[in-house]
Amino acid sequence: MKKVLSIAGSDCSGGAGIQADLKTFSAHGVFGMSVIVSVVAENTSRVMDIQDITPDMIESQIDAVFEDIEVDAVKIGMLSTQFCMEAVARKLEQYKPCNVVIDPVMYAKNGCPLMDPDSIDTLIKVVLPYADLLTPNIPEAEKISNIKIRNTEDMKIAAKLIYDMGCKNVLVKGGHAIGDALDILYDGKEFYYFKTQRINTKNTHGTGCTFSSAIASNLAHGMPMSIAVEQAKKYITTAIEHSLNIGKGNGPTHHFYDLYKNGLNIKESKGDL
Ligand SMILES: Nc1ncnc2c1ncn2[C@@H]1O[C@H](COP(=O)(O)OP(=O)(O)O)[C@@H](O)[C@H]1O
Ligand SMILES: Cc1ncc(COP(=O)(O)OP(=O)(O)O)c(N)n1
Repeated sequence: MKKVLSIAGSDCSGGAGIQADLKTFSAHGVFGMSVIVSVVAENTSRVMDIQDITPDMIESQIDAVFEDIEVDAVKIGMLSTQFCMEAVARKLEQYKPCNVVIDPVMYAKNGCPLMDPDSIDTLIKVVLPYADLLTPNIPEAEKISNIKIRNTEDMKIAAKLIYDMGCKNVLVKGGHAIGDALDILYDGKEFYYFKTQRINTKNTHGTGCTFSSAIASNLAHGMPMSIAVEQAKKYITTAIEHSLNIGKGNGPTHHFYDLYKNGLNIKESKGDL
């Protein structure tokens, strides 16, 4: 069985963060593991409090996983401070895992900051170079590339600028745009376009976490990058279509194994299940 590690924050309401990642891993038939970087008291409407785990404890959790278990992919989500980022980067340097998908989480859907804005330079210089894939949404891509994104052409310019900062692939996600839900992958040579109709729902809590975890799972199964993204796009679209009207704010996406098995051709994966 393929084994995938999430290094991220905990969302006690279960829609985003580590909880969304582990549900996505299970739905993809991979064994999920988690290193908690921050505990977030949040729900579908708001973030109430954040408690960061100490850098030493983050490093110990990563050591505990890697000294014992072979890891086929790593998904990295919320890294709230420069100190969390440096701790994770030290361990990425030490263990050199393959298939590292980094979702540069900055804000929750309700606008609450999940990353100290002063850490952006550390994110770019210290963490980003470890990404086999970086998956910014439009506001995150604007912050990292330092340009305003108004249209598809701007998404491509931002992807190129971010690629030049040192990651191997960039996926600029269009969930925050208007019109079709278009995501653009850039691998340094070509652009790949992944487009679906926008689903008319407020229940999109955890879409970015789910999407990046689905990509990491597919990479662990042995899919090439563009296929891993294409299949994950089908997964997130179905998960949004079946999203749940839980809570008073933005409800969560829905994960279940049959959805993946029936909706996607898992045999395309070169890896074992
Ligand atoms: N209403 C929607 N309909 C269809 N796809 C969506 C919708 N909202 C987001 N997506 C898709 O969900 C994925 C996550 O994107 P996004 O919501 O931008 O990430 P984040 O949660 O990091 O802000 C992308 O594939 C995006 O295109
Ligand atoms: C603990 C935690 N991590 C990440 C997020 C952000 O999740 P994301 O999927 O990017 O989007 P929203 O859930 O904010 O819509 C989070 N909220 N909590």
